[in-house]
Amino acid sequence: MQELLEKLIEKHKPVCNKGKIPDYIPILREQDPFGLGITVVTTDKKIVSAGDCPTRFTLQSISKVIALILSIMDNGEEAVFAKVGMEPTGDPFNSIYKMEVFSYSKPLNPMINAGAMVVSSLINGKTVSEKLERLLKLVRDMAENDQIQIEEEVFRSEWEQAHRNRALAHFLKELDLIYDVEDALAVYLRQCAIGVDCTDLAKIGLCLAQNGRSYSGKQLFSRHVARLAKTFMVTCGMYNASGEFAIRVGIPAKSGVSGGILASVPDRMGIGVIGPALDEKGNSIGGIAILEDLSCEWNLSIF
Ligand SMILES: NC(=O)CC[C@H](N)C(=O)O
Repeated sequence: MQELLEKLIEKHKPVCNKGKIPDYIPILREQDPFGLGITVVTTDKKIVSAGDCPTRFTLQSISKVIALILSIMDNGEEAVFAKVGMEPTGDPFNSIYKMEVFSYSKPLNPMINAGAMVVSSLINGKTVSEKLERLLKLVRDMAENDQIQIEEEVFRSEWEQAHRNRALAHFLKELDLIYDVEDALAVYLRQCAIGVDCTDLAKIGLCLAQNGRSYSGKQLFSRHVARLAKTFMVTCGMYNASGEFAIRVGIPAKSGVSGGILASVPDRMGIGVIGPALDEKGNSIGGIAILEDLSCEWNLSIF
C-alpha cells in the first residue's frame, strides 16, 4: 500500500502545475501549490500515508457533509428537506442562478453554499457558538482527534471578503429559509475554517464507510444518516464535476476549496487527500488524478 501511494504521489505531482490556488479567500494563497498528500484508513485499521500529510488545511466545503449529518440528527430528515432539496444543480457551488431564474423556493441541495447555510442554521443551539461547538464535537468524534480547532485566521480572511456568500444569505432570508443573515454566515464560514490533516479526513471517511461507526468502534450516527450523506457525496460532492467523477472514480467524495478531498469507500476504507492546486471547477487537480488511479488499481468504484 505504502509503495503504491508514494508512486502515485510522485506520478501526479507535475499535474499540480496546471492547477490554481483560488484567490477569493486571501489566506489560502499561502498554501503550497505543489503540495500533494494522501492517507488511507482501512476497516481492518491500517493507516497508511504518503506525500505532504502533516500539512494542515481547512475543511471548507467538506464541512457541508458533517453539518448535514448533525442537522438531520437534530431536526429529522423531514424538517431538513422541507428547506433544502436533493437534486444536483450542474452549476458552480456558489451559484444562485437556478433559485433566482426558476423561482425555486429552496436551494437545490445541501452541498452548494446556499443549501449549506440553510442546513447549518438548523443545527441545534441558541447561539452561533453553541451550534459550532456541537458541530466541532462531531468532527472531532468522527476523526477521533480532540485537537481539531476552528482556524480563526482563515475564518477572518474569508469573512472580510464574503460578498457573494453574504448576498446568498440575504436571498435566503428573503425566502424565509434562515433566521438571521449574519448568524447564518458566521456559522457557515466558521465551519468551513475547521482545520484538519489527511489522517483526520481519512478517519471521517472511514466513519462514513462503516455506516456511522468510528475508527475505534463508537456508533456516532445511524446507518441511514450515513447513507444519506454518502448519496449526496456521489450526486453533488464534487460540485458540477460530480458526474465525471462518478464515472472515472466512482467513490462517494466531497471536495473543498482548500484542496482537500474526503472519500469514503463503503465497507472498505476512508481516504483523505490534500492538493491545494485546483482545476477550473474548484476540485484538487492532483487529488482527483490520484483517486482515479487508486480506484482503478484497487477496484474501488461502487458502481
Ligand atoms: N467550495 C468550497 O470549498 C467553498 C467554501 C468556501 N468557504 C465558500 O463558501 O466559498
